Amino acid sequence: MTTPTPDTATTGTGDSGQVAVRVRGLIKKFATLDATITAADDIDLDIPAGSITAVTGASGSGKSTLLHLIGALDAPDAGTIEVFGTTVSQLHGRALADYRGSIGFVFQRFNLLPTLTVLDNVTAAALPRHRRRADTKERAHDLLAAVGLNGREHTLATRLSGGQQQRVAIARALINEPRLLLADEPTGNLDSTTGTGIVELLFDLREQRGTTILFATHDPTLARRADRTISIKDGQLQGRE
Ligand SMILES: Nc1ncnc2c1ncn2[C@@H]1O[C@H](COP(=O)(O)OP(=O)(O)OP(=O)(O)O)[C@@H](O)[C@H]1O
Repeated sequence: MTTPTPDTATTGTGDSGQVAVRVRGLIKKFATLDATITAADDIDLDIPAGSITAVTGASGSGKSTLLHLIGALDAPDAGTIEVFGTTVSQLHGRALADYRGSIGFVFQRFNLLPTLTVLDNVTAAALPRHRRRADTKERAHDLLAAVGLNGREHTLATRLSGGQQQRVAIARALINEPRLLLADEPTGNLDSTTGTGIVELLFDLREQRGTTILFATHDPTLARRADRTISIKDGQLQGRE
């Protein structure tokens, strides 16, 4: 069997050719009552630091699985994932919790705390070591301004529109200053104009902060805006478009 060539394309916007995420031989299977599904099927992948990558594929192809494995929300059956040089699959206990906290995660359903204000939703996500910092509130204000929510800090999060709630979720994901932001269909619950605005916001954030961003999307128009697109079919990487 030949070893598949990892997807190693670099972009004009990567910070210095550094690899942010290196995936090798990644396998994840789910056993159901009547079958075993291979949701990640021997995936090899390199994501350049500072790039924005769209992950596309039909429903059930394995996009969420890949993001969850990279974010250590789930564990692989085989293979390795390195994120900025840390081998994620070897982390346990405190180190694993710290790693999860160091990654920004944005979900399709914004998952905001409904009884908290916009500002409190963002500060509540700060890791203890960040929360102790006197500037946590100030950083939350700055992030909310960066996502276009200046003046809405004291509104209850659920009073906002879907697009605004997703902006809060993005600010929340950035409070611990992650170098990697994983976004699982961040525009899935939004109309196409609002969804385009969210992707433009991701570009602005990358410009300002150099954050490496990986987002899953069903929408080919949004995917084309990314620096690069990877496509998954039945858990297998189809190559870069
Ligand atoms: N916890 C689980 N238990 C059983 N099967 C699962 C589980 N999570 C995912 N799967 C299966 O793994 C496959 C890949 O699912 P995944 O959610 O990664 O796909 P996706 O491309 O993100 O789909 P969608 O676009 O619909 O969100 C699917 O067949 C799914 O049913």
